[in-house]
Amino acid sequence: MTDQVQVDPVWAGGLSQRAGGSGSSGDWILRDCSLQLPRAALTAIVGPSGAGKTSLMYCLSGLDRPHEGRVLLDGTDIYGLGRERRAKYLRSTVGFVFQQYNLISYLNVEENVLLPEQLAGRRVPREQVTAMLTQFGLQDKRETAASALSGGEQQRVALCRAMLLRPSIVFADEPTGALDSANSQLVLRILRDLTVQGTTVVMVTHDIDAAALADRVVFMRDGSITGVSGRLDSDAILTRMRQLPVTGAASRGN
Ligand SMILES: Nc1ncnc2c1ncn2[C@@H]1O[C@H](COP(=O)(O)OP(=O)(O)OP(=O)(O)O)[C@@H](O)[C@H]1O
Repeated sequence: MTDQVQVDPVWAGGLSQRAGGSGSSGDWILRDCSLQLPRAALTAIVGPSGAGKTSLMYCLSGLDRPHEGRVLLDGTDIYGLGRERRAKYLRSTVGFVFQQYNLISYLNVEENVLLPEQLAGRRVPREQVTAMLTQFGLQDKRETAASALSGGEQQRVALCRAMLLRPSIVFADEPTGALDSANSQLVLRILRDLTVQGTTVVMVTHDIDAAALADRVVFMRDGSITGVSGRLDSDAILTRMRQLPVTGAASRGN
């Protein structure tokens, strides 16, 4: 019999970051941030503009090495890996979705979804692509150029691309930021469905209604995590955001 050790998919300890990246001597933009997130949950990171939400997500997801601190994804210390091994590990573990979709406008839906794998010299079975396009309601758009899609469709293509290799963790930076209400609902429903299937989803959002759908809400201000809660309704999230203490993140010596 083997012991099943339950590992948090996202664990961060003592993350601090300077403007301009880990090697820079810029101002502190993240200060001693620690958190652990449960598997198969939707987490929203909220806070005022400039609070450090995107910076935290970039450090958590391997896009930006922190000046100090550690990040474990599925139990692996990602910044303890060399650059190549980290890239390989992240490719198989993490998916990314951004506000601006990052699609190539003249490529069609299928080509956009497959692009990262093609650039990496890997083939994806056609049935797998078909299954993913169907899951995201894009089966009829397979050969449509990205430039001819609505914003909601483009974001679904970006989600499909992020999920193609079934990553266990998805990081989304303002995934509904450029969408109207109906398309926001659709994208949020897809993110929720992913958690039901076992994926851990972490999103940065200004959208309080989106945050109210999250299982966990991380509150930030001035580069610090000021609180973590379970599910809250929109009013409670707004109230907690207004009550956040000012922590003076930039006060530590430079
Ligand atoms: N590369 C950089 N160089 C200089 N300053 C930076 C850099 N990246 C971020 N900052 C600063 O760090 C702070 C946090 O930025 P960040 O984008 O993480 O905040 P945010 O909470 O995501 O903001 P928003 O909600 O407006 O997107 C801001 O004051 C920002 O100007």
